Amino acid sequence: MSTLTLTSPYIIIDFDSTFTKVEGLDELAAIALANNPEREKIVGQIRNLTDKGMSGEMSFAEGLRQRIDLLSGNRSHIEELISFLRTKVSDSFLRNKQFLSENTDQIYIVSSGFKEFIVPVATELGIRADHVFANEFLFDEEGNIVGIDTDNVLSTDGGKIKLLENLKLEGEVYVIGDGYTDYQMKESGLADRFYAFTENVEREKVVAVADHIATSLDDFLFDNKLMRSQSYPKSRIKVLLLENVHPAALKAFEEEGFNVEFVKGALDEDELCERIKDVSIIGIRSKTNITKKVLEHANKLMAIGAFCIGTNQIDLDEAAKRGIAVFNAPYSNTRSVVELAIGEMILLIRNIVPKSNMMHEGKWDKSANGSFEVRGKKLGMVGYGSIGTQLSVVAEAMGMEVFFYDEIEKLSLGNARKVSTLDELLSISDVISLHVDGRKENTNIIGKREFDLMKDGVIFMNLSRGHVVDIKALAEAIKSGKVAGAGVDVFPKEPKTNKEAFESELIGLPNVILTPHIGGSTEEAQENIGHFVPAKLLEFMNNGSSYGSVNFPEVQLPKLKDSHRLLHIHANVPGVLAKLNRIFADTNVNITGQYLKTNEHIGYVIVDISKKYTEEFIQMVKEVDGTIRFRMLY
Ligand SMILES: NC(=O)c1ccc[n+]([C@@H]2O[C@H](COP(=O)([O-])OP(=O)(O)OC[C@H]3O[C@@H](n4cnc5c(N)ncnc54)[C@H](O)[C@@H]3O)[C@@H](O)[C@H]2O)c1
Ligand SMILES: O=C(O)CC[C@@H](O)C(=O)O
Repeated sequence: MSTLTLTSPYIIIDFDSTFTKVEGLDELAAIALANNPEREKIVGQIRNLTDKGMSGEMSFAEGLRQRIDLLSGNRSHIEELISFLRTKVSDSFLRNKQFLSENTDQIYIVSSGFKEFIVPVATELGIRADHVFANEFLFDEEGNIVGIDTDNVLSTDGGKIKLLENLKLEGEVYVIGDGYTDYQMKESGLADRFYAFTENVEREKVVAVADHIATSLDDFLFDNKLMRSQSYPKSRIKVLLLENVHPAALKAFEEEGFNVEFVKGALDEDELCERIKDVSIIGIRSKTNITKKVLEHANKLMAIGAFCIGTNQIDLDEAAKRGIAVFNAPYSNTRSVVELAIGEMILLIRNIVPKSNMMHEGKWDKSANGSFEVRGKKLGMVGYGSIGTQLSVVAEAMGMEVFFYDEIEKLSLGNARKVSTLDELLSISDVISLHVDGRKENTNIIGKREFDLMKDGVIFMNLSRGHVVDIKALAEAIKSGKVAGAGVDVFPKEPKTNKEAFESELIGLPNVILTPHIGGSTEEAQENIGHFVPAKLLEFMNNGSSYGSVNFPEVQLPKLKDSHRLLHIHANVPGVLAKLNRIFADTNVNITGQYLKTNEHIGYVIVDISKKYTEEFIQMVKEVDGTIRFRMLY
């Protein structure tokens, strides 16, 4: 938490949909009407009245009266509501409990909701009970809600204005709320500023009249240079998630308070150039290409998450030169690819695909011709990395003889045997499976010459990257019978969304299994990725740790404790650290920890410093020659 404090203004906070994520009265109705067959309808009517009242479309007092009539609540329902509301306090209010309790004399809740449920929830975060101004219910002897206290000014139209008038606050008064009645306090001249609070709901009519928007309480505190939990409000940081990544990712970023946009498909270069301009974190899978041109438009981008294994779709060097860290999820879907490869090789070597197709046409062809076991056959793998090694172990367990060719020296697992050339591997194998990475140099490593080297009747599989195989040559090899069966999951040109058509020379060829790049698409793998990649990105954003990055100097940092952390990314030229240290010495800034890592493009310096520094010091750090990016965490 920062120690920056100024003289705090009076802060008037709305409760429903601002202090909490929900409307208390709507939730009370949902509880009270739990056993009512008309529940959905009545709760809908109540929500409708709430919305109309909040956006100024109907008299607030009239709306409130109608809502109470529809409610049929009693005291026991209020108890249940309080427990529920405790779980629905807005994230940014929870994060800033310290600010709320340390500035309790300056803060008021002014709400058209009800004290009976507001006081127990708000006081837990440090709000004074006598600073909660809200309506009160009237109960009958059985504890049923029969009306509201009409002597309370908040039950009347313009109630919040009258209340504020009565408070006679001297000094600056700022109002934070999501409703039109909150804005009216500013309109009346009694408040100096109105912040439309949009963390939970964004009411067009309210946002239109607001002089400020607060996307979270941190945003409000940042705007007013007040003590807050986040050095820079996360609600101002935009995260763009493409290609339908697992919802766990959306949840992870939203829970941290980021402003997240979720898109189902991929975007092409031009669309991306436009959309990426205000984005700080982007999440993609294999179909979005982050090219140099895209990066040239990405002025705010700090990190890229590849929600997959492959990162060939990203210009990694260009990203590094711009101080943008890239993370992926190695191993996350390795097992899924291996299982598909095993399944496919069995189906292909048994010639199952044409047999199954014939059955669908009503034809019965019971024969063993052209059907073999995998046991005792030679599996040849090109690429012996994460997938290759795991496939080798499973294939051996099924009695296959495993051979591999890898460009770099690799020790074999189990009885797998290394061969020294690709040509040798191709010429000895009964089943060939490609598991190389997708670097550009691997384009068309398997073409006509390579198919000619293979055994007649070979089974061929590519679940790595599409551009690795010359598809035309594969189609010819299948037609000529050289390849007796093929399993292809990846293609040189793949549709960007499920709506686009798929085109390929392989369509309609016999004993060919075509799958839409789903080798890694299992629920298990996608969920793991949906947790893993956001965790890496959040560590980088919140703590500066770059451990696991595929293009950044890797640093695993301790958690930030009672100090501020300066993250400085610079071109890898000599002398930057010395220049930074000179600034620390000249400005008397005390260093409590320092880390430096470099790679061929950039240097990454992390310095933990005591909290006493000046704006001038920050400016000097930013101006060090070679600085690419600089940020401060606390
Ligand atoms: N189909 C899918 O859904 C899916 C899912 C996951 C991964 N993949 C792809 O599978 C491939 C393998 O993934 P991985 O995790 O095992 O990668 P990896 O980086 O662990 O292994 C790749 C191996 O290939 C070797 N290699 C690279 N080029 C070579 C060449 N020309 N000749 C011989 N060896 C070469 C490397 O040295 C390395 O050992 C990648 O292209 C990845 O993108 C596809
Ligand atoms: O999910 C994807 O789009 C890609 C899956 C796979 O090719 C990977 O690289 O992990």
